[in-house]
Amino acid sequence: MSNHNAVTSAPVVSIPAGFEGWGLRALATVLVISTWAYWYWQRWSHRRYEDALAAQKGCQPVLHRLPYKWPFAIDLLWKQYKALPSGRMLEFQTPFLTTAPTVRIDILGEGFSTTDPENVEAILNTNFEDYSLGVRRDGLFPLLGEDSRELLRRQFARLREGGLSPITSHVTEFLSAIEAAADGSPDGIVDLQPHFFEFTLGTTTALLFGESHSSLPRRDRDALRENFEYASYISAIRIRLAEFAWVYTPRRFNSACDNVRAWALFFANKALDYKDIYGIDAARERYPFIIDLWDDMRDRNLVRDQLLHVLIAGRDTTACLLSWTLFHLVRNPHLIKRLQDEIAQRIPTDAAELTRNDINQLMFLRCCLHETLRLYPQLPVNVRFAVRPTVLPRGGGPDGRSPWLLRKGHGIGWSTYHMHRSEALYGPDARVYRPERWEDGTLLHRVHDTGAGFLDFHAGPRLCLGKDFALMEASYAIVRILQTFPKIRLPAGVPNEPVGSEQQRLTIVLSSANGCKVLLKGITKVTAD
Ligand code: HEM
Repeated sequence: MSNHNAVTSAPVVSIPAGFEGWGLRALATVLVISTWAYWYWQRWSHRRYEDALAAQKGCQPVLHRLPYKWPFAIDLLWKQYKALPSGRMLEFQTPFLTTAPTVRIDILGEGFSTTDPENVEAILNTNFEDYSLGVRRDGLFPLLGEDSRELLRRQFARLREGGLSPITSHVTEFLSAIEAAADGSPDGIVDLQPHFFEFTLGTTTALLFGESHSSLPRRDRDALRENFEYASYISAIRIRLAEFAWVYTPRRFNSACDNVRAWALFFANKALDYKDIYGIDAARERYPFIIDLWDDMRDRNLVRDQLLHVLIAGRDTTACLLSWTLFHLVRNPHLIKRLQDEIAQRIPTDAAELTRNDINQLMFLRCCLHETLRLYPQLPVNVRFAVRPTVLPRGGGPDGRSPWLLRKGHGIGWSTYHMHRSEALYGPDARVYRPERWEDGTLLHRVHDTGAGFLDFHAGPRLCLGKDFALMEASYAIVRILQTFPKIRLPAGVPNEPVGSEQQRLTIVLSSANGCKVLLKGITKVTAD
């Protein structure tokens, strides 16, 4: 009875009128404050840990800071935006990025940029594990999906043992296409650049898919090329928007990415269906890249993602290498003469196909490719983010010679473009296209002794996996162009501007804004009127 009473007569907490719901609000307030306090305390103790680490390693802060006037350094962003249409964005950045080898840039938060080879060596090699790609992955994810570098590394090791067949037939197609373009042009002038992009799309798809995109009907082939180019173009903008990549996702971007991904899946399925019908050995013979990926992944979508990853890494980079090399060769006829002599000496005149061995004999050609990659590095600027506090060897203190600490989560950019044009590293003629500088091999040793002073194909564990293929492909094409069109030259009236004043197009890669215009044949056609 008494128990019953205890239950029924339990005191009821009555909430005064007007205060209903306060219990919940108080709880929410306590939660917010305690979460914030916890976060603040974590941050504070992490900062203390980082400061102690910095002191222990003798670090000093980076004191060279880019001056700015508007909050969050918006004026620096605005100046860059205004410089965009000039086609000389990287040149515009030169005075900013070379005031000191390592500078602090406070655009929308604290960030750093370096052109110091010792720092770049620490980022790419010595302290590689301390960094992630960070926001770059977000920018590219809709197009590329997941990537698995370890697996690709094995693939490329196998490729280096193979022949150059994915290149051979495409070079022939490319030569016919440029000859037809010259014949069809009223003044005989051909812009080689778009042809290089078509050529490298053909070789890279042949390498990866087992058959080139040119095996598709014309409509599909054009759709694939256009969607791929559009998706790469938008991805380049998204990468620059960093953590704000999500704000720029035009509707066509998603459909272009879907289309490219669908084509990659189409080729993967084709190879896997072939395997089911003709067996694994026949399929491996015909579609080695896809079948090897399948062996390891057993997932069609993951296979597709790897194919796209390599397609985007390999296609535009090699096209730009070719385009800039020919751009400078036609402006320097003595270099064409030297290359033609070298080719005549080293390549048997009756050689229907070139071998790796033939190409490896062409030392001066390799110097030209080095020189192009020095002045026009593909991925001219790059960025990494610290996954833990990490020390960079130089840039701290008043003279910029002390180590300094990059805090966890902070980004560091480096400009290969500006480093490769530095007089301190490459001498007073650093801004001249002069392949001879590489000839005796001492320059290469010297710049490697400074740290990562020459990044043709990057350095450290993320070194370009397609380096060998790219060099073979570019060399093969150049040899054939110079053999087939010995009179190739700069058309009259096309400017021969000094390095640095040529107009550039900066997307993920660095191409020539005005293409690569040449005359292929001895006699310019004259139109009768
Ligand atoms: C002139 C031509 C090329 C240049 C200058 C070049 C340059 C580079 C650079 C700088 C990187 C490092 C990117 C980074 O980690 O930030 C890279 C990575 C890579 N490249 Fe190349 N590349 C070229 C051609 C190729 C070709 C032809 C292929 C394949 C057919 C290829 C496949 C790759 C792959 C798979 C990676 C690894 C990407 C990663 O680990 O995320 N590259 N390349």
